[in-house]
Amino acid sequence: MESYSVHKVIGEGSFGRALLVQCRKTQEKYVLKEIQLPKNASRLEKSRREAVLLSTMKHENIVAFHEAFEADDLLCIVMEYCSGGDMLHRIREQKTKQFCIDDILKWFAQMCAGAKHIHDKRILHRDLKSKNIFLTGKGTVKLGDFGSACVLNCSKAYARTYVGTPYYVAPEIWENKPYNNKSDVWSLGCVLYELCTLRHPFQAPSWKCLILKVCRGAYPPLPGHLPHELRLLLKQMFKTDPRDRPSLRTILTSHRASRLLRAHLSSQAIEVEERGRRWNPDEGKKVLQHLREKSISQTTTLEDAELHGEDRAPVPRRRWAEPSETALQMLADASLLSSDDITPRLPEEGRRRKRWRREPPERLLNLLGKAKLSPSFSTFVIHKEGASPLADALSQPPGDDTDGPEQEVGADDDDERLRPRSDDDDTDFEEESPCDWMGHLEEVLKL
Ligand SMILES: Nc1ncnc2c1ncn2[C@@H]1O[C@H](COP(=O)(O)OP(=O)(O)OP(=O)(O)O)[C@@H](O)[C@H]1O
Repeated sequence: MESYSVHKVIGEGSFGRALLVQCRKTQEKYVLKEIQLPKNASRLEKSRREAVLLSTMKHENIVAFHEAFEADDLLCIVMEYCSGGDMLHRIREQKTKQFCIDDILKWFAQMCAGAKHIHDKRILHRDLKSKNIFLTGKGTVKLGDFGSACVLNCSKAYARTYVGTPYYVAPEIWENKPYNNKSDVWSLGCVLYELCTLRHPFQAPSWKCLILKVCRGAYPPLPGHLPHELRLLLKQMFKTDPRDRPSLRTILTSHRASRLLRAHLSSQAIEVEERGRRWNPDEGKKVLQHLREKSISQTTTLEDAELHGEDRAPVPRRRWAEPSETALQMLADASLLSSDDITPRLPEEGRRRKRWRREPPERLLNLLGKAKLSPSFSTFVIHKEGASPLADALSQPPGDDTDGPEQEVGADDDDERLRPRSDDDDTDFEEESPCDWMGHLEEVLKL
């Protein structure tokens, strides 16, 4: 920590603080995220392993990892500072003035390129939203916070991990189906819609209405002056069946909107061909073994945890030894890292297309009816059922007054030209052992 001076606390997330720091040696500014390390040994290992995973993401549209170290009971991740702030803030700054089409296409293309890079590694972001998408001083888009929901498994993060921010959550999640790469595509569709209209696509006066709107894929149409290809793309990104949504690869390479998007991308940003080898479980085991042995070494120096106040006793600090060149190389070669939580993997041959059964999210609506939810949609907080048992949640105002106009587009009422089609790319993947978050909620709520 002594390598950095702290400028200010820039925010507090569900996992800990984010600080703006400056490297004493290079004068470069960074964001340092402090994450409370779990006590449980296996979770601890997961947190470290997944932080190393973040370090393997190298793409011009992803917030760059700088270094990670442990101080006291904190995992500190130092990453690129995006001085342009987050996209939500940028959208709010516009008030009612619409973005020009070039900005929309450029930003959205860059988001897709960053997300495609993640998906190419068979990793799911799971929390794509305008607040997690950043702009550099030069106006380049960077996806941030990816994997952060996976880094920790603390119970506070649990519901959020599996539910996300309600405005951006795909229908399959409300239906307790596994999170998959197309769920990220849905969320990016929500961000695209926000860029085009400065509003959320799915808004409603209550949780119940919101969920039903999402599960019907019903949203107010995009303004007619936007390119037809973009409106078509959004319609397809909001297909209620994830199989009918285009993959990021399709969006950037063979969709009718690809040409518009690619015009705004550098050649490096699009990795058309998946490089590297496919997942090999033995390779993954070796990587993990290697990380366990080499990557995190105990340093003998005693250093001050500067951010925690001057009067605190010096604490031994474990430094991520670079995190071991060999380990990183092995990760890069493996092209996929094993993780129980976040790495969905299906052996190449055995990958089977799965069509999810469509059903109304009755279990969830029933659960919501019995739970008391925070009226805020921005954080998904569930309180234990108490004195007011009934469904405040189902009648609460959402705390956002920008509900769209009455007329809506249903993703499933396309004309012939827009008829749903399955994505041809065999790139679909999902969480392998998805967590039954609804069951967990039922348990917590003693329903
Ligand atoms: N790389 C970055 N560059 C600039 N600002 C950042 C960066 N990463 C995070 N921030 C800002 O720091 C603040 C805290 O971010 P953090 O990701 O810790 O939490 P959050 O996104 O507010 O909440 P949560 O992660 O729980 O959804 C936010 O205002 C965010 O915009």
